[in-house]
Amino acid sequence: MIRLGSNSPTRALILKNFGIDFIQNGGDFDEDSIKTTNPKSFCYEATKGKFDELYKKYGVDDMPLLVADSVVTANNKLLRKAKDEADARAMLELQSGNETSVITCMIYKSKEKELIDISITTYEFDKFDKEHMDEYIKSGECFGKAGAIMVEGFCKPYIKNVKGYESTAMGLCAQKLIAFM
Ligand SMILES: Nc1nc2c(ncn2[C@H]2C[C@H](O)[C@@H](COP(=O)(O)OP(=O)(O)OP(=O)(O)O)O2)c(=O)[nH]1
Repeated sequence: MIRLGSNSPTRALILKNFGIDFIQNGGDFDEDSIKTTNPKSFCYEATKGKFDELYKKYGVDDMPLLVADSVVTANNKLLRKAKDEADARAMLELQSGNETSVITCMIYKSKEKELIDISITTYEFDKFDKEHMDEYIKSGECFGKAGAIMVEGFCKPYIKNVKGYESTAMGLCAQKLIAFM
């Protein structure tokens, strides 16, 4: 059993799909406190901030702690979660017909060992269909997700090429976690 230090329904789904038993306790780390706009540095600092908060609160004596953060980058821009429909549209238009990378950092710590991992999955997307994109934005599914994308949902039909794990792109590199645990 591990503690998933996250509010993310997607991260919970990933652990469930990979058969990892967990309880879920999210934190309140303020990612707006991070100054860097370098995507990888931002992702690491967010993960470290989440870890420090939850390690202080729960420790790892009763079970290992897992936290993570994901950001998206396209044209070297840092894309976090969309604030509103206009933000989501701008993020999606930037990624339409473009190359997009999802960077996921995770920290796993048990009494015996610790993993800090930064994994990247890169997609080459076809141009997004405008009507489909409008529907997706209106559905609200674009919110709460880095870069406003859903690689297993909205983006799936547009994937021309992918390098890396889908789990990484969804928020937790499960394959590396399982290999390490
Ligand atoms: N379903 C889905 N979710 C995605 C995808 N890409 C990223 N996400 C989700 C995973 C995370 O919940 C969210 C990225 O935001 P954060 O890493 O800040 O995590 P979040 O604030 O959701 O939860 P946490 O900080 O762990 O409590 O986006 C995707 O392609 N599909």
